[in-house]
Amino acid sequence: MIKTKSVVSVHHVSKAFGKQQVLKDINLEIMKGEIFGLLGPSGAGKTTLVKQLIGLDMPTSGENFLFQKKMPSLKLIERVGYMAQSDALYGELSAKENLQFFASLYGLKGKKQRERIKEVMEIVQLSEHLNKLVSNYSGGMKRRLSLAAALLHEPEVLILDEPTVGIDPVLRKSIWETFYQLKKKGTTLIVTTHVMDEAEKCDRLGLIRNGMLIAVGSPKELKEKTNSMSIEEAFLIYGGA
Ligand SMILES: Nc1ncnc2c1ncn2[C@@H]1O[C@H](COP(=O)(O)OP(=O)(O)OP(=O)(O)O)[C@@H](O)[C@H]1O
Repeated sequence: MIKTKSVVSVHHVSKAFGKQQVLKDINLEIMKGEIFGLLGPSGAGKTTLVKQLIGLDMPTSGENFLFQKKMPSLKLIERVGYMAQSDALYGELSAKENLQFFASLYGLKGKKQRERIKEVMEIVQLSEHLNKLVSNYSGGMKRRLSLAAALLHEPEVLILDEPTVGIDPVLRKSIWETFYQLKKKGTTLIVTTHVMDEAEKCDRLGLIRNGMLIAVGSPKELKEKTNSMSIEEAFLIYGGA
């Protein structure tokens, strides 16, 4: 049964690529307005899972629901912002032109489009680089521009695949402040990470290892239940170490 305030519901989802079983019987509920972190080592299945949540990929068995509707559903795409792990930006265009392109895909036009571009560039602190070609951006700047693009249409759910990779600690802090602001407005955020201190910032975490969700809870709960001092230690204990 799907809980009434669930934004995301994952029911017995498994995924195989050929003979490789990448997700194994995942069950998960993510509630409105929470920052949910998917924490796991490289190759654990985080990207495969988040792609399914927005209908970019299909499970081999099981079902994914978004806003109580079975995925994939094209109608729901406008309510979701997705920042992929690799930046989907056009290097030969300026940041402004990139954002204009993404804004028009979401049907943002004229004054509203100009306002949103200005706002999201302020959020990611790139306003002074608006007219610069993206090919001249650093890796961290590209990540921030990708985040800006995902924010343009003020989505109700924001799915961020390793959003702060390559971003320095000062900016990382300010990006997390942005996440908290969005949460306050009721946005649901799903963030994949393998950085432990970032995991601590989430309301709840799903620990994923070898395609299995080995534990779900707040960072505090996960540490208390395993009698651990850190999330890293809790992860190792849940993983059977
Ligand atoms: N399209 C695909 N075809 C075949 N195998 C795939 C495909 N996509 C992912 N995989 C495999 O699935 C496993 C999980 O990959 P996934 O990208 O979901 O992990 P991840 O936890 O996001 O890792 P990372 O933190 O490195 O991004 C890996 O072994 C990967 O090689």
